[in-house]
Amino acid sequence: MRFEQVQLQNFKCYEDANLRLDSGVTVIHGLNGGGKSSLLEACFFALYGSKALDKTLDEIVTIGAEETIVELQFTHGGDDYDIRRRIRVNNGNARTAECVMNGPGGTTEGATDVRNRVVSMLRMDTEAFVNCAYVRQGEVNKLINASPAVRQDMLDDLLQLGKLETYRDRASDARVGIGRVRDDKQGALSEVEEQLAEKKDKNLHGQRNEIETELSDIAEQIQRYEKNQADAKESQDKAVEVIEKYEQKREELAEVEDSIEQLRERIQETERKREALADRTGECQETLRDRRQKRDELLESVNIEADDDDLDTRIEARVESLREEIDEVTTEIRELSVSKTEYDNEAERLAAEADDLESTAEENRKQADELAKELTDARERLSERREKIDEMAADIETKRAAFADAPVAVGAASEHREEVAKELAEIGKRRTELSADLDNERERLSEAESLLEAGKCPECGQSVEGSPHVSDIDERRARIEDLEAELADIETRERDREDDLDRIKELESLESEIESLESDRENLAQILDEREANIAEKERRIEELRQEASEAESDVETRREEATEARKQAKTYKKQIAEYNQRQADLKDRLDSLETVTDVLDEITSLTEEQERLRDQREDKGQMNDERRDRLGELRERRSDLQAEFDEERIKEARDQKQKATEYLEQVVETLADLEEKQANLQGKLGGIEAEIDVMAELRERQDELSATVSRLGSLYAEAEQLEEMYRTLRSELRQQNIESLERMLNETFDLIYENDTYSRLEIDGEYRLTVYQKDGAELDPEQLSGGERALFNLSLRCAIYQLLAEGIEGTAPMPPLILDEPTVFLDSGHVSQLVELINEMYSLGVEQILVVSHDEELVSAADALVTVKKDPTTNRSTVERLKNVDGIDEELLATAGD
Ligand SMILES: Nc1ncnc2c1ncn2[C@@H]1O[C@H](COP(=O)(O)OP(=O)(O)OP(=O)(O)O)[C@@H](O)[C@H]1O
Ligand SMILES: [Zn+2]
Repeated sequence: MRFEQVQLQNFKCYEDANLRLDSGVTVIHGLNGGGKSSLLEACFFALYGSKALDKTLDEIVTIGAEETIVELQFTHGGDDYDIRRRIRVNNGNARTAECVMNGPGGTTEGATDVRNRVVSMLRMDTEAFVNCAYVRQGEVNKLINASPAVRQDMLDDLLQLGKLETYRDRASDARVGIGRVRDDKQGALSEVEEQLAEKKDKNLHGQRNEIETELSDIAEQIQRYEKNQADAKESQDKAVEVIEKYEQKREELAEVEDSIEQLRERIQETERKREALADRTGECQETLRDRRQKRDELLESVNIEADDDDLDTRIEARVESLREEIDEVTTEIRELSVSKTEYDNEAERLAAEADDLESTAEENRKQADELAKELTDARERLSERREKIDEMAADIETKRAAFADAPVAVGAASEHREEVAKELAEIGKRRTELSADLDNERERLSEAESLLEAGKCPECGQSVEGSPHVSDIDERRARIEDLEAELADIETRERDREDDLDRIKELESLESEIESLESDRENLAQILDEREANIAEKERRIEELRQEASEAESDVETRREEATEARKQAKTYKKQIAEYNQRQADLKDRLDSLETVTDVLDEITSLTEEQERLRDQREDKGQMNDERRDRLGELRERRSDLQAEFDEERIKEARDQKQKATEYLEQVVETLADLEEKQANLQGKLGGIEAEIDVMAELRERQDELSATVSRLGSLYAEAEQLEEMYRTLRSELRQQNIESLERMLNETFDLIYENDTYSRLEIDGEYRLTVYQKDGAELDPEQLSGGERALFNLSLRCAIYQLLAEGIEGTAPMPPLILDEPTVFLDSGHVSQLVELINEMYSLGVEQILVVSHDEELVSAADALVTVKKDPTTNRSTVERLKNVDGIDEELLATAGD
């Protein structure tokens, strides 16, 4: 097998890397942390997926990236294969999004299926690969440290001895299975045998015969009792028949006696009713006599012959004529009443009229008197008013006279007062001006006089001498005098005017008094005129009222006379009405009598009818009783017949017979029940025994079958045992062969690379335990070796395994690339040369491809190809570079490499 090419995207420190690999030895080198181990891991991961990782999938995804792709192309047995895995990170979880393997066998998809295909192709699982082909950094001793059992499993698997173990296991499983079935069957067989023995002990057939004899005995007894039972039943039935007949007769006799009693009672009852009917007939007779007498009396009172001949018709005619007469009288009374009422009303009306007229006259006179009195008062008040008007006129004249010597006429005072007031205001203003001027002049003068007294000019304050202003003082004094004169004059005028104003104000008030007096006088005069007209009207009215009163008084007389006349008429009618009423009452009495007669006649008829009916009823009942008496006779005869038929002796006999039979029947039922119970019990037992006999037969059959099966299973078990043993021997034989070869090869290889001769030989025993022997014969555990020795031992062991694989397996040996990550760590330089030799040896053994991570110069120079890994310190991303020609290796590059 050979890796051809590995391509990485976002795998750990690689962003995008592509490395082609050749056969032969490839050394990968570079600085620490550059990504060398990661390259090898990528190849391992491509083959085995997540199983190849120590941790989880996300450790391989470049930090911060979403997706990692790893692709590996390789050849195996001359065919090309490739595997592609794509890992996606989602929400911090990485999972395989794609996993495809292509090759001659077709395409396989899915992580599990791809891994299974790789495992079966390489005949190595992850663990085996790590143990055999891939020596991871620091794990050089893994194989030595593993326990012998693990080592054994691994080596057996590699050499395909595992299969034999599987076959042996299967044979063992089959043997155990068969053994279990055989034991089960054996158990079942013993159980059946036990049951059979038990059954035999019971003597089932003897028991069956005994029960059968007993059963036939019981059947005979039952038959006998049943016959006796039938006889007893018959005798009981007969007795019962006799008793029933006797009972029937007794019942009939009781019924007959009952009927006789009832019939007698009914006859008596009916007789009582007949007597009552006879009594009632007598009563009717009495009443009839009474009613006939009454009828005769009434007829006599209305003068009708008591002759039966068409009495009804005659009475009817009389009633008719009486009714007519009553109607006539009633009409007459009604008419008379109407007339009477009319006169009564007339009289009343007239009297009322007379009263009305009388009161009207009285009222009128009273009103006239009152008016006359009012009139006197009014006249008096009128003359008083006239005097008042005269007084007013005189007053007005007096007031007008005051204007005679006044400056204004009546009515002009207001206007004049305004003129005077205006003049007075102007005078006032002038006076104020004058007195202000005067004060002014006087002040100037006194100022000038005091300046002059001080010898200074009063005008300019200069020295008096030669001042042009001194002469002015005199002028000023003259002007003051003028002003004083004018002021006195104007003050006099002002006083006069003020007096005028006072007088005019007085006139003004007089003027308004005159005005109001005149209007009062006019009003009063008008009122008086109206009053006078009123007085005339009243006088006329009084005259009228008195006239009307005397007219009414004369009418009153006439009305009273007429009323008396009307009352007289009404009285006459009343008398006539009384007469008619009397007549009407007489007629009604007669009509009543006639109606009573009709009633009495009806009564007589109904009484006669009733009498007849009563007689009929009485007769019917008599006849009915006659019939009943006949029936009574018959019943009495039947009674004596029945009484004669009874035979007490016979009945007693029948009763005894019945009792005996009944007692016997009760007994026999019990006996029979006992017998039947016994019978049922025995039959149950018999059934049980027969069932057991059947079971016994079945058990015998089963016993035969089971013993046949058990012996067959026994021989099968022996065969399986043999098979298992065969696989075991085969494997241990084969393993022994392998171990021998492996031990030989290990010794050869170890001798080759370990130049020291401290150790005589290495040993691998049947359980793959490893032992190292020193020259002096002492034994050592490989773990006790030094670090370097252990590394060499381990490499030798791996090499030996590879050799064994190459020789020992038919067909295509898996031979995966040998991958060594830092194998030189524990080796001194001499041994590195031996390692190189070992690698060459491996190559010649058929390991096509060897990948080594190392810094060792010797190893580098022995390489067929060199791969340089570099990491960009700024991006932390690594790149790989493959140098085709090892001879051209840059010396400087080698110098910087150092781990
Ligand atoms: N998921 C990841 N994303 C990015 N970088 C990673 C991731 N996992 C590991 N690395 C880095 O990848 C680098 C490669 O480590 P690796 O073990 O391959 O280096 P090396 O060359 O074998 O070193 P040494 O010579 O010390 O063994 C390390 O520096 C590590 O920090
Ligand atoms: Zn490393």
